[in-house]
Amino acid sequence: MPRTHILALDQGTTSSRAVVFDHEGHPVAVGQREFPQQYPRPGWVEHDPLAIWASQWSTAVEALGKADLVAEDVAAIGITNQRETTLVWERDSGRPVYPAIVWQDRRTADDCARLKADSVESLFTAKTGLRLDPYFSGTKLRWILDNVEGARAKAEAGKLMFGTVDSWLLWRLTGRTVHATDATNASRTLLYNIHRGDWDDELLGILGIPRSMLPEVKDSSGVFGESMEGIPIGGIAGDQHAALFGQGCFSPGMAKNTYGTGCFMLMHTGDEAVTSRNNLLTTVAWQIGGKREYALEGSVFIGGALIQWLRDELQLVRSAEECNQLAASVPDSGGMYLVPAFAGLGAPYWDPYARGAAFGMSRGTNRAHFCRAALEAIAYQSAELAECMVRDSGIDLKDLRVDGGAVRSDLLMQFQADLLGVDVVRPKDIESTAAGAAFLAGLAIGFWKDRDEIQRCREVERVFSPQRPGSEMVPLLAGWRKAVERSGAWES
Ligand SMILES: Nc1ncnc2c1ncn2[C@@H]1O[C@H](COP(=O)(O)OP(=O)(O)O)[C@@H](O)[C@H]1O
Ligand SMILES: O=P(O)(O)OC[C@H](O)CO
Repeated sequence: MPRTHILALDQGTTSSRAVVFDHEGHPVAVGQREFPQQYPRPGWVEHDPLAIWASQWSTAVEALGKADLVAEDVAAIGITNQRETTLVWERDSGRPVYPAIVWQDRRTADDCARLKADSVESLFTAKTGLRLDPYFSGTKLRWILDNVEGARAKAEAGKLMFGTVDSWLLWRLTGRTVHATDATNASRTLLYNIHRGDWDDELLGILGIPRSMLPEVKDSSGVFGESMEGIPIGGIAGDQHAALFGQGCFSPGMAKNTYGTGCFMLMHTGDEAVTSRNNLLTTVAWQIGGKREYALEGSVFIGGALIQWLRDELQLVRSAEECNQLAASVPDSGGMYLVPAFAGLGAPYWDPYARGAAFGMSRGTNRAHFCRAALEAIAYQSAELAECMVRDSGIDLKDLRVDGGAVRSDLLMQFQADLLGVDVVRPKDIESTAAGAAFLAGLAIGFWKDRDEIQRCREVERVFSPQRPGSEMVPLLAGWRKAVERSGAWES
């Protein structure tokens, strides 16, 4: 019997998902399970590695069950994951030595500040494309080695393994035999030289990380090993890179933006690792056949989460849909701007001391204006990322491909197109991340022939074309910048 489907495992920050895809690239069944978030101290965020594994495994069983398939129907598994989250476990027993330290965790802020004071940031940036920020894995891994009793000695004796979430899942799926990762996940660690394509001994030396605990870095599309059920694991990529692939952004200048809790915009820059002059990150788009392609990335920490804040904290609306209805009931925000710098600002400002603020309110400002200003804030933040990308790459954006939960908002999508002055393209299947992982895995085993065949699997649901002249948008953007400036450097 031919194997007819690909199983994508999408291990996200708040939930694990499994999606079964058919040969046309259609998602035929989904399993999803949330798992607990642990906040042991302010600014700390942890996950239980075993809960990650258990939830991911059960969603795979659920999705296959819903699709009425068994393991023998699955041609390959693709893994995609929340990135940067750091795990360390014992080589022999498989026991994690500490909970997973999640990408949002800020505990290593002082460590990063000390490294900056030692003037090594430019070295890290030149080699890794990243900044010295607690966001990335390197200082989290050092924290575990320095703070978990006995960890450093065990690591130096070769008894511990480090991995991002993909490595952890791969190691478990393969019956604890394969310790590997792909180049996209490696490129988020602060330890990987994105130009040479290898762990960097100089950076490992600065952070005091023994090389023996690092996974082998492989292609994003290629067979990593077999699951215990005999299914090849054919692809691995960090979730934003998988979404770029799933959106078919295969050539320089093509870009996608994922509107989830935060917003993550990536632009493919081809074989060239473009160094940003506008505070974006340089990252590996994917590595296939030993060849790395690169992307520029901008991350906005609060995107759709702003709508959740209106709903849960302010209780202005009961649902995201109601937020959209209210926003659409007014012609504009009435001059109001909402800057969601709840956790500081990400790219291009990187201001950890900015805080949330509302500006431009008058006696007539009502909750509809709040809703509209919130949706517009998501678009303003994304528009600024796009502008930086165009300046860095020297390539004009042709269109913007979008995915993630908040793209359901037509108002947001239209405002985004008006701000950018290019089409915003919403696909039928907004699960681009899982699709990307499935495509990478399917390519590796010949389930799909090439990228052209994958491109044909993409179906557009709606294109939002700019409707307002640029001259109308320029003063609005200027107002946004003024608001951001005034919310900056609030905490000290
Ligand atoms: N109709 C909508 N309008 C605006 N935002 C929405 C809408 N529906 C969902 N969202 C937002 O989308 C986000 C969830 O998207 P999702 O891609 O599932 O996020 P993540 O993968 O980061 O958990 C939430 O922050 C939610 O507020
Ligand atoms: O799990 P998500 O979708 O919130 O994505 C998290 C990103 O990979 C963090 O860099």
